[in-house]
Amino acid sequence: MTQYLLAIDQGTTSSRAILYTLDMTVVSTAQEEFRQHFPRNGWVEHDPEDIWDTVLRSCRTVLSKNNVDADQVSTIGITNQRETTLVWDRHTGQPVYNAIVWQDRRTADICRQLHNDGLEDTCQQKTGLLLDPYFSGTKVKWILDNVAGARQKAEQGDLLFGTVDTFLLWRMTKGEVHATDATNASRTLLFDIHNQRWSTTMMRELGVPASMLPEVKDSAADFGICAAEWLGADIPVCSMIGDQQAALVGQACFEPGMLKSTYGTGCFAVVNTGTEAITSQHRLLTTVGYRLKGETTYALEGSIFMAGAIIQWLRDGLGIIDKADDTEELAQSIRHDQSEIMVPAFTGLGAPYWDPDARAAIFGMTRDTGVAQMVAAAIRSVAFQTEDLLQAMVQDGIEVKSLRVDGGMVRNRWFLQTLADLTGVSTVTSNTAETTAQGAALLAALHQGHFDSIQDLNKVWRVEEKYSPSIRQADRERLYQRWQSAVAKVQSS
Ligand SMILES: Nc1ncnc2c1ncn2[C@@H]1O[C@H](COP(=O)(O)OP(=O)(O)O)[C@@H](O)[C@H]1O
Ligand SMILES: O=P(O)(O)OC[C@H](O)CO
Repeated sequence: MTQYLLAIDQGTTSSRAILYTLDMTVVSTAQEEFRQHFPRNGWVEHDPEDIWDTVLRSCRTVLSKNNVDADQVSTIGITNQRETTLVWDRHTGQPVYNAIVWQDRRTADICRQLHNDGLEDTCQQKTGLLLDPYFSGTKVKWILDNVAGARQKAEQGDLLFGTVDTFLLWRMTKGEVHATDATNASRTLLFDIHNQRWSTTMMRELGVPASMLPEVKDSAADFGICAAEWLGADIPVCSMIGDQQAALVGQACFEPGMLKSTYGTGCFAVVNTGTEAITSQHRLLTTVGYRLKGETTYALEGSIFMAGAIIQWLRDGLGIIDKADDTEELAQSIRHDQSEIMVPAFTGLGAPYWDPDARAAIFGMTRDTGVAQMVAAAIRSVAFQTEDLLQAMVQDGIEVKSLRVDGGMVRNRWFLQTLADLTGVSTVTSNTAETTAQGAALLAALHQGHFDSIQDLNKVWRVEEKYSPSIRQADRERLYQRWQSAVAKVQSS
């Protein structure tokens, strides 16, 4: 009987299920978008039931459209949007509030207060992170402080916290298992990445009771059984890993210095630093790349909040394009030395600036500025932000030789060439569009012994396309200077 692997990729804007054969050939994909809730300026929420329903439906669809029975599925791997925070009742399984999404900025004041209390250094030393609303810890605190009765219930041990992986696992196992993996834990602001334990200091500072926190496992492990009620047969869940770390695995970045950059809603550049947790001097995040058999591989990460989301804004906010795919042709007519520079600080600036109060701007417009110029400026801004991250990495002592890229934006070849031009580094796409899901599937397969080692993925990873820098160094430097002076103008201090 043919056997399959099922990967679940629960992302910010959609849930996907990808079916693989045991040798990692993609059989088929099912995907469903779901609603984003913006209840106030800077707030972003998901309905937890939408997350669950779209995951379940995607899994059922990918099996049924290929006539695959659940008992032919050897294992499930889960990868997920990280930091997004859920709190639910241990007894009823009901969330006490919507999922607060990683993009949500409502806890900026809590972060400022913790900063004023002098917690910044402790936070960076223990968790590898910075005091920014991006991470889960202040979101949990907000829920406990603002949802009626939540704090009391949490202190009585009645509430559970989880990122999306943990919530899905809890539902799949029908409340049997409350667990996460080290990569997801490393994004919560509550996890000591050096000792690989929940940090009592951070729990105390954020007022989060230990009883709410999930068990932290390796990224490939026995996580529990997805009950037959959901897909038709009991299926073991053998991997859970945050989506950016899954892409690191899916892009076969197993050696120190290897970097992948994913361009979905946001952009996340992650570089493998081996068994050493490097503390950035340039406000990059130290994070867990993956943890296997108790051994932690660390990574440095630069996170940018707006990448493909800028294209969504052009489409849905301004209504000046019909679909994201139109942007490639529009931008092609624009030369690099044209004047518009967009700084997409719609929700502040992420790495390496971490300025939640910065706001977006477009500089250098003329009477010729039209839709094509706006589109080109939007796409270029993603490349400039990547260059910011690469420069920070170089200053932290990391040499980046090539960019392995993935995510929705890499369908745009003008973007890929612009990225190579503005960073001066070759841009490489791989033979699979779904590197994130591939990482989760590989880890689940590895755990079940279908692969001997993580290095086996090198057998399936191949270069698809390569874009080399095509502009002169002097032109690159001149353009980057214009970007930097534009950024300086939008910063809050
Ligand atoms: N041809 C394109 N050119 C530029 N951006 C694109 C293109 N196609 C999709 N995108 C952008 O890619 C993003 C979706 O990528 P995806 O990896 O699915 O995101 P996520 O995992 O964050 O939900 C959207 O923000 C969309 O605007
Ligand atoms: O869902 P994505 O692909 O936008 O990824 C979200 C990140 O994990 C947030 O840190």
